Amino acid sequence: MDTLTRLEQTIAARKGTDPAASYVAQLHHRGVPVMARKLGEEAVEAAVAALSGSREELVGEAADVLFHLMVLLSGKDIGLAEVLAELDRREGMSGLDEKAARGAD
Ligand SMILES: N=c1c2ncn([C@@H]3O[C@H](COP(=O)(O)OP(=O)(O)OP(=O)(O)O)[C@@H](O)[C@H]3O)c2ncn1[C@@H]1O[C@H](COP(=O)(O)O)[C@@H](O)[C@H]1O
Repeated sequence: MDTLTRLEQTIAARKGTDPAASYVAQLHHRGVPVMARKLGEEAVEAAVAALSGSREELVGEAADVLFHLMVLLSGKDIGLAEVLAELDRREGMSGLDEKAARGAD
């Protein structure tokens, strides 16, 4: 089993468990708004690390982003498989075509 799938299972198993005993349980308890804020904060920290931090700092921040994204997906009852299926759907598509299909700038 790969790392993200194991993490997904751990995060799901923390739902409804004691927030005093687990950081993930705390996040489930605090809810989606806190999960979303944490992901936003970690994304900004990763961007700052990319611009002015060390390689090691960026690796750490990138791990935080993936962790908090996985928590938020769990909070919204979206499985990793659904996100991977979306990436699979885009495979072989030009990034520019995908952008045009979304009507993005
Ligand atoms: N990968 C992680 C992971 N990455 C980061 N973090 C925690 O995320 C927090 C982020 O740090 P911050 O300074 O932003 O958070 P904070 O300011 O302390 O807290 P808040 O802002 O959320 O109040 C830290 O407490 C880190 O320990 C993680 N906590 C848990 N995991 C995984 O989740 C599993 C379950 O963890 P528990 O639920 O704690 O057992 C662990 O075994 C790991 O595999």
